[in-house]
Amino acid sequence: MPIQARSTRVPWVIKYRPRRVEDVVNQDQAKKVLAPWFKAWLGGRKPDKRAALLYGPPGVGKTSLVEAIANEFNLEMIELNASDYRRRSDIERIVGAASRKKSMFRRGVVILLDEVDGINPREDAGGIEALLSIIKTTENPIVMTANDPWKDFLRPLREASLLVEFKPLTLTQIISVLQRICEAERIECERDALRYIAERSEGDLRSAINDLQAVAEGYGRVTLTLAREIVRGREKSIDIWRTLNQVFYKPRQAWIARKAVSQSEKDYEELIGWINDNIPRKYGEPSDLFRAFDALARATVFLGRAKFGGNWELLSYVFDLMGPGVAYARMEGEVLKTRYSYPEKIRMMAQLRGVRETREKLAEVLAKRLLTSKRTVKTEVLPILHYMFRSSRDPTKPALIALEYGFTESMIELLAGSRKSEILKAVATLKKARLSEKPAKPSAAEAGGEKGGERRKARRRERKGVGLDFFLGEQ
Ligand SMILES: Nc1ncnc2c1ncn2[C@@H]1O[C@H](COP(=O)(O)OP(=O)(O)OP(=O)(O)O)[C@@H](O)[C@H]1O
Repeated sequence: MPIQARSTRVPWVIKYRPRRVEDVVNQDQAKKVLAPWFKAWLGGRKPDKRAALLYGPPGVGKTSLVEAIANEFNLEMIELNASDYRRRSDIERIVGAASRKKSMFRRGVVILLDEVDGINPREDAGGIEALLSIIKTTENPIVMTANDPWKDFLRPLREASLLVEFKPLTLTQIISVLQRICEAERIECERDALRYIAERSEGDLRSAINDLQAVAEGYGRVTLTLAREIVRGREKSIDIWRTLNQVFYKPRQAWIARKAVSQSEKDYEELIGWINDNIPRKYGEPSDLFRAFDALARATVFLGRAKFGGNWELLSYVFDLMGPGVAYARMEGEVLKTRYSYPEKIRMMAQLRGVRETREKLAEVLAKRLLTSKRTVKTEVLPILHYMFRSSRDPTKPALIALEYGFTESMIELLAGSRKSEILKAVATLKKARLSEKPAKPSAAEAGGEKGGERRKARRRERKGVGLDFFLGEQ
């Protein structure tokens, strides 16, 4: 029978939130970078970068440090979560107003925007631009937090901000925080149970404290058996940032690196891309590089075999090689301080997404009109059109095709490249000419004669759209 909790109902993560900067465990480097930035604001000198982007895995003290600073420096904190400032209009209205606000009773104002990586660049179009323009003119420091600051759409924000990295907490640090809470709550806690909870948290102090409270409140004491029962099974997918940290910063136990890759939020192929592109950014010693790439190459081979041979048991080797294999490849050198980079392949794919979509639509339009498959259009028709649009001396000819088939501007751009504007101009001229054209009455010959039949056919063809054969004949 669970014993009733003796603690208050306040979540311990709130109850034991750091009040002062020194209470924030571990993040010395972040404190070192942030302190002069805040001091510059308080001294009336606005720093070059008026925003700071605090990034790192969840539950490591990003928000807590800002709160502690605000507390110590007597600043009014305006905290907004991504869900409050999703849309451009919200950002302009809410964040814009906060950026000009003067505090009545405190020394100043600090704006905290949580989870900027939660903004959806598609759904919340214009949000980032709005934020950037506020950052340029803000009268108050803007601090943003993100778990994954390397998302492509965040690049302008990264460039406009002071970047502050937060690290996962170590096992010992987490255990000692849990121990202190147990003492403050006067709860009997087994050391092994605390270690178990800390290990499962993977550096996330928030989740460790929550787990501790769940066990303690349910049973009034924290034993290893109870902790196992309650905490186990709460597996969560690991964000890419944490995965990379747990691989490149060589965890003490190999299983951590293995779990970091096997439970990564990214699929295995994408993860290989991430690790591949970041090995040379994190490892400097040639022999470390060699071992790491060797392990990753072997992981790729096993993944290929697993996928194409359907032998999924081989995934086990993939995880071993990708995780501990790369982690323990670093035997000679230190981890480099270079920042992680987005994999080149994924960046290219993202950039090309628009092009791929336009190509699909173009193939669809033509397939319908030419009564053929999209595949045939892609392999046989588009290369010809591509050539025509780029090399035809007279822009009217491709313009005629574009007009007849109703190509959009992006389709014309895809086909014409740098000649886009020339062809668009020709399309506009053709449209105008057509509008001003008076429909002529058909003559008797046109209506019934042999020649008339030809003309009629030509007209019909014109109405339906210019056939490619027609165009080819003109070339
Ligand atoms: N470095 C730390 N020192 C002391 N307490 C911490 C630290 N990190 C986390 N905590 C505890 O965990 C809770 C959550 O931390 P916080 O909100 O600062 O995490 P975060 O890094 O901002 O996470 P997220 O990215 O999910 O917003 C805090 O209330 C505090 O109790």
